[in-house]
Amino acid sequence: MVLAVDVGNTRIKSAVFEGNTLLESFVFQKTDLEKSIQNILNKFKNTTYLVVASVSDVEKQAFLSFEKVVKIHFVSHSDVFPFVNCYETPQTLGIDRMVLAAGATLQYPNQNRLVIDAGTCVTFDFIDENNRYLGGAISPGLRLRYESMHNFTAKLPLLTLENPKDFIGKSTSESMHSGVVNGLVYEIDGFIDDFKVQYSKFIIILTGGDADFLAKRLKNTIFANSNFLLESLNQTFQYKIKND
Ligand SMILES: Nc1ncnc2c1ncn2[C@@H]1O[C@H](COP(=O)(O)OP(=O)(O)O)[C@@H](O)[C@H]1O
Ligand SMILES: CC(C)(COP(=O)(O)O)[C@@H](O)C(=O)NCCC(=O)O
Ligand SMILES: [K+]
Repeated sequence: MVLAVDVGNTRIKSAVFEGNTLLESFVFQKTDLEKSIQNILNKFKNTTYLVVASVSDVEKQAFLSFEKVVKIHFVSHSDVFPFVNCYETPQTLGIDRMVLAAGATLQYPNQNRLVIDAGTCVTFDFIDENNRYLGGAISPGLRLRYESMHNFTAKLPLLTLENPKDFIGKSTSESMHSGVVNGLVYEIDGFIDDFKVQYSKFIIILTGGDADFLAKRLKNTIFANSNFLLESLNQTFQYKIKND
């Protein structure tokens, strides 16, 4: 069994896999890391590997106490990946984006793929049918948009995510909900439309904490898979074991 752990900038997501089957998934805060991992390992005693992909400042140290019971692998830029990395600064490419690109490459062979991860930031990643990772885009995620408008203005309140009533906001809060939610929906649909101009066919994978909320609002029909990063992490690790 593999315990896959995705350390994002907002939360930690993890799941236990038996082969390719996800047995159970968990979400927790960084402050609960050690306690939560311990609980998972107590429940799934046959776990042999702990595989970590982190884009956050959580220290490796926090995991090392588990070395007595499991083998630990921290996914890094020097691992083997199933795609050719064409990013001009490969060493600064987020590990989460590399894992997503690997998962898309392995799960959807021989086709163009666009991966959208709506987390703290929204990331767009494109891997073409020749398995070349081309790059994409990074922009603020939904919660970050609400927080930054509040933090960098004098008059805007801190709101929590809400469905906009209409695209025409008739109050401060309605205007902010429309700007944040409709703005991101237009952005995602706009990017997809731009890709459609250059690539006649590609599959789209939408994941991240806001994937379900966004999927039903997009003009383009996209099915969200909130577990795509964890599934990809498990697959990236299996690929590494086979190809190292
Ligand atoms: N309980 C929650 N705590 C924080 N964010 C949440 C929660 N539930 C949903 N979200 C949404 O998830 C987004 C963060 O996604 P997530 O995938 O957890 O980020 P990351 O991978 O960067 O840690 C936020 O924009 C927020 O709107
Ligand atoms: C863009 C990100 C902050 C996204 O992180 P997340 O929203 O998943 O927490 C992360 O992938 C990152 O730190 N990337 C490094 C820069 C790059 O990918 O080019
Ligand atoms: K992201």
